[in-house]
Amino acid sequence: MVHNPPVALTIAGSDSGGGAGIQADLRTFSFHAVHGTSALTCITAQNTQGVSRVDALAPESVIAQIEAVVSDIGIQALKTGMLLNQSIIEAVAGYLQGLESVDCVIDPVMVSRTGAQLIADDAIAALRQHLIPLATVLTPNRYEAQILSGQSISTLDDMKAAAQTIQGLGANAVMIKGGGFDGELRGVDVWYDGTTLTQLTTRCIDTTDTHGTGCTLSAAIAANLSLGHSPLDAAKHAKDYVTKALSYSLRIGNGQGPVGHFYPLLEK
Ligand SMILES: Nc1ncnc2c1ncn2[C@@H]1O[C@H](COP(=O)(O)OP(=O)(O)O)[C@@H](O)[C@H]1O
Ligand SMILES: Cc1ncc(COP(=O)(O)O)c(N)n1
Repeated sequence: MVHNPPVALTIAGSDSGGGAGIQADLRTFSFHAVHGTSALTCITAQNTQGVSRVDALAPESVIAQIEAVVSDIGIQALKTGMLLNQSIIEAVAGYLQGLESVDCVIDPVMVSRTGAQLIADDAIAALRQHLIPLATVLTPNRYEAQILSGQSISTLDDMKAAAQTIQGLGANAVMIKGGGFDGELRGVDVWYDGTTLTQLTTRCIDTTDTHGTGCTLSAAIAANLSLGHSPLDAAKHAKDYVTKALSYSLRIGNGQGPVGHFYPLLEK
């Protein structure tokens, strides 16, 4: 039987522990029956306790990987994750500007759940200036949203105000993620696309094994966009996938375990 699946691309870093980064993204694509392709930006030595080393790839190497995929296989959607430094961000943004009809999910990865800084200081300005205007959907967490908006965020109203400020930077839609809150806001996300301001709420999962939630969410949005869903529907489906994966999160390692991407295999 001839099978012609949607194709998605992740432009992100490798997580040796397998919970976040490229490893989380490719697994998420697979569990949406979307063919996953990848362009590595850097290699992290990482486990459930933190990041001990980061090795960057040359910007030319990142672009060559993207070009190899785009020129032959073709993609319907992509996500960016840990882009690490200014030169990689500028090179990627320059390439993406020339791509037509590809939905871009930009996860502005800056700080990991374990508190490790995942991006150089000078890279934040490049991200804001060059990449955010290309976003079909931009997915900052609480801390990234504070940096990008310049506003402190502790309430739902703060999230809504920041979403509007950040959307004004040029993103088509912004989804501020609530995993970094305590109490009832934990797991509540806010969506703003210039017209619709809404909150996306699922049940809160009581676990500390949340490594890879942000990567998984952005990859799942890209997968759902490649399947033809609208941005808001893609975000809703993706949130559902992350919530279920969180409810099957993995108790491995001595720190924060990853979400269980393969829960559909366990549910049967
Ligand atoms: N304990 C939880 N229960 C339910 N949803 C959660 C929980 N923690 C995170 N999420 C959801 O996971 C997604 C990723 O959010 P977040 O963890 O804030 O991102 P990041 O990993 O980038 O910090 C969001 O949809 C968020 O609401
Ligand atoms: C290579 C890499 N990319 C991204 C993250 C962020 O992970 P999270 O999804 O938990 O915010 C990470 N820890 N490592």
